[in-house]
Amino acid sequence: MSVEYDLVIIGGGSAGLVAASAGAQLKARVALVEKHLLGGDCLFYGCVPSKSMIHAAQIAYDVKTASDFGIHTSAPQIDFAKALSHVQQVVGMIQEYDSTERFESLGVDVIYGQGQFLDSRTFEVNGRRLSARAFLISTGSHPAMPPVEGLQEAGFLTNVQVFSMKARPASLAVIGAGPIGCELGQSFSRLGSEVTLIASRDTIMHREEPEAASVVQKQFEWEGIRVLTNSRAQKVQVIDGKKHLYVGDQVVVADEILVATGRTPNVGSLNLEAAGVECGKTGIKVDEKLRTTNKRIYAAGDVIGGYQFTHVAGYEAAVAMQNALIFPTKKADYRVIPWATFTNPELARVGLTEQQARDRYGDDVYILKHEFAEVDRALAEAAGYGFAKFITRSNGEILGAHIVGPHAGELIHEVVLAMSHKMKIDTLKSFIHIYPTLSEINSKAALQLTKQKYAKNEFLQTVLRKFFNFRRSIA
Ligand SMILES: Cc1cc2nc3c(=O)[nH]c(=O)nc-3n(C[C@H](O)[C@H](O)[C@H](O)COP(=O)(O)OP(=O)(O)OC[C@H]3O[C@@H](n4cnc5c(N)ncnc54)[C@H](O)[C@@H]3O)c2cc1C
Ligand SMILES: NC(=O)c1ccc[n+]([C@@H]2O[C@H](COP(=O)([O-])OP(=O)(O)OC[C@H]3O[C@@H](n4cnc5c(N)ncnc54)[C@H](O)[C@@H]3O)[C@@H](O)[C@H]2O)c1
Repeated sequence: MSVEYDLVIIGGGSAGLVAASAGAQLKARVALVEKHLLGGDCLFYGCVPSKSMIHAAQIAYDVKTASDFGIHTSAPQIDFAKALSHVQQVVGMIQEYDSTERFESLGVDVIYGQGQFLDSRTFEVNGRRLSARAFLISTGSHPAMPPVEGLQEAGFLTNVQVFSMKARPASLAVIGAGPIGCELGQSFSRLGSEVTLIASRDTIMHREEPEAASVVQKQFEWEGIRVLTNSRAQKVQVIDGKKHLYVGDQVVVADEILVATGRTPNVGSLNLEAAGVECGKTGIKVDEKLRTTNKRIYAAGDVIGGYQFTHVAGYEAAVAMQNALIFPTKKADYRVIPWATFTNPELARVGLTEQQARDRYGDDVYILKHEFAEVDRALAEAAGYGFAKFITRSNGEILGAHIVGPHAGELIHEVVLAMSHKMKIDTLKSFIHIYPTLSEINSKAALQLTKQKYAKNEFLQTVLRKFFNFRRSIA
């Protein structure tokens, strides 16, 4: 039986676009089904608008703190609509690169519509039946809704609405202190909203190294963000036009509520049962080659749960696309997955936390830490807070790295490179870093292993002492 396509991709976001462009360039016949616009959450409601808003908010903060450097201005007048028009401008610029025309020019059949599987080999969209040797599901995720009584009736915002708001809310309650709540909470605060951040655990960003997350939390509190830890929103009531959010025994009164409590996979309309594709609560079930329970159907990106980042979606799409089009031999390798949360200070991570490393390697764990307060460039830029913390074994194997401070999301890549190529921590101090740069923190932290091991090695210290005594005695 012949089929129309080599690969039909459902969902044209971070994962789907990588697979479509690479597949078409390999000369496979590829169709891409998208229900909205090419680009996905990352472009319209995620990474791109949030980072653009963070930039506008950083400028507001810099103006507000300019007098610390002897530059006196009046308090910034914030035109919220204009700040968000910068956000939409950036989205527009990047959208051009993700245009239908570009993908069609690569040879991809772009089909707009929301379809469903009819059986294990056929997907129907707009009444058209698409048959293929393989399918890739890359439909992403949407905001998960917490069980908060009265929330639907009171009304709320998610990452889908915030970037097209026309007016700044005077006050904002943010439910959830993960990366979305933290990045957007700080941005709204810097753009003039009074923000309360509701964190379910004892620190914000609970997946991060606790001492790194606490540096960000201190900065939030110093900037005037109210952080409620170990707290869960339970109920909302609208009283006199204001939203009253009941959080334990406290009541947070706000004009708007932003919900940022995790993600749910977009699978509802796909009729996965007809195709024999199993889906759990966090996403579609896949094996290490990213095949679903139907071996002809692959899945990648947020829809499979796991690491929900654009760079991971792109990586998974490349793995799935190769397996679907060539031979199904490639396994997804999650050994070295970096990420960063773009708060100010930024927090970047790769590999294990200290606790995870100790649970796995017991006493064979070294903690190498260097503060930005001891990095000259950070001091020059008034950013001498935070640290780099590397976790290694005594043989120098790098188990994890956590950087909290200026440009952490850029600085972490030296460690990522070393870990990816199984290089030891010594590699980071084996080459000359430019002075004065923030990157010096990497070589300085790496040097700690040598220093710590030397401090423990009394035999070597005695030998060296005797050696120099001898040299002086015969000089
Ligand atoms: C506020 C926010 C900030 C973020 N910031 C970052 C960041 O800084 N860095 C980072 O790495 N990640 C970030 N992320 C995460 C990142 O956006 C996602 O991990 C990434 O978009 C996942 O890509 P994807 O291809 O799986 O899904 P998406 O990019 O969302 O693409 C899914 C596509 O499928 C389409 N679709 C859905 N259902 C159907 C259907 N039934 N039929 C056809 N098409 C369908 C959708 O319209 C969409 O175009 C952020 C997320 C949010 C919400
Ligand atoms: N810079 C980045 O790379 C970036 C930025 C934003 C989002 N993202 C991606 O998007 C994903 C989703 O982000 P997120 O922040 O929505 O989710 P998250 O799962 O990381 O954090 C949500 C938090 O909300 C808490 N929560 C749940 N119900 C609650 C309640 N009733 N009251 C208070 N807290 C409650 C959860 O315990 C959790 O700590 C992330 O996992 C990440 O992969 C990445």
